[in-house]
Amino acid sequence: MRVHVADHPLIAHKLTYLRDKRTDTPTFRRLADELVTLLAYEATREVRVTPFDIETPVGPTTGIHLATPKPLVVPILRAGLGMLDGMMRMLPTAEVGFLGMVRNEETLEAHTYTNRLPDDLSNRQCYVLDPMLATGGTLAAAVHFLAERGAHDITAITLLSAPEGIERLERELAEVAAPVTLVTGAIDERLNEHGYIVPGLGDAGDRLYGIV
Ligand SMILES: O=P(O)(O)OC[C@H]1O[C@H](OP(=O)(O)OP(=O)(O)O)[C@H](O)[C@@H]1O
Ligand SMILES: O=c1cc[nH]c(=O)[nH]1
Ligand SMILES: [Mg+2]
Repeated sequence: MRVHVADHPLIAHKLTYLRDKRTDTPTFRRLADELVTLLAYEATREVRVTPFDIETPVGPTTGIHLATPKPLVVPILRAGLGMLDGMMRMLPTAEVGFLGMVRNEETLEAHTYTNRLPDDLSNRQCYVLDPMLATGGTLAAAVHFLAERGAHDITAITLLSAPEGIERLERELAEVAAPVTLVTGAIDERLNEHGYIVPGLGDAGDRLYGIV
C-alpha cells in the first residue's frame, strides 16, 4: 500500500481546529469539507484523463478532461458523507457509489449494512472517503468489497489515520490484487483502549451529524 501523508501547513491548521473539542458542528462540517478539497489535490494526481482540442481567444491548443469511464467516489456512511461535497467539487463529473458501514463499538468489528455500487468496477478508478482510519477494520472491509467487484485501482482518503490501522491494511490487503493508495491528513500517535485515535478528534460521525 502506498501511504501519502499530505504534510502541508494549511492542512495542519485546519486539522487543529477540527480536533479542538470546542469546534461546533457547523464549523466541523466546513473544515472537513475544506480539508478534503486539499487532500483531493494529492489523491487525484494519477486520475485518468483524455486529451481534447480547444480554441482559446488567441488560438488552438490541446487540453484534457476526465477520461471515461468516470472515476467513482465512494463515501463510507455515515461520516464519509461529510467529505463527499468537497470531493465532488474537485471531480464534478465523477459518479458516486455508497457503502454503509458501522463499527461495533464493543468488538470494534466493521459491519456493512448497505451498498449502492456498480456491479463491475474493473475499469473504474475508485476514491473511498472516510475521515477516520482507526483499527482499519472498516477500510479493509471496504477495499475487499470493491475488489470483489473487480476494482483494482483504489485510493482511500482519510483525514486522520492511526499507525495500527495502517499496519493492519498493509497486512490484510497484501493478498488483494488491487493496489491501494492511502492519502491522509495526518498519522496520529496510537489507538486508545476503546479503539479511538489519540489525539484524534473524537467520533467523526457524531461531530458531523450529532445523532448517536
Ligand atoms: O478503522 P475502524 O476501527 O474500523 O474505525 C473507523 C470507522 O469508524 C467510524 O465510523 P462509525 O463506525 O463510527 O460509523 P458512522 O460513520 O456511522 O459514525 C469512521 O468513520 C470509520 O468508518
Ligand atoms: O477515533 C475514532 C475512531 C473511530 N471512529 C471515529 O469516529 N473516531
Ligand atoms: Mg461514528
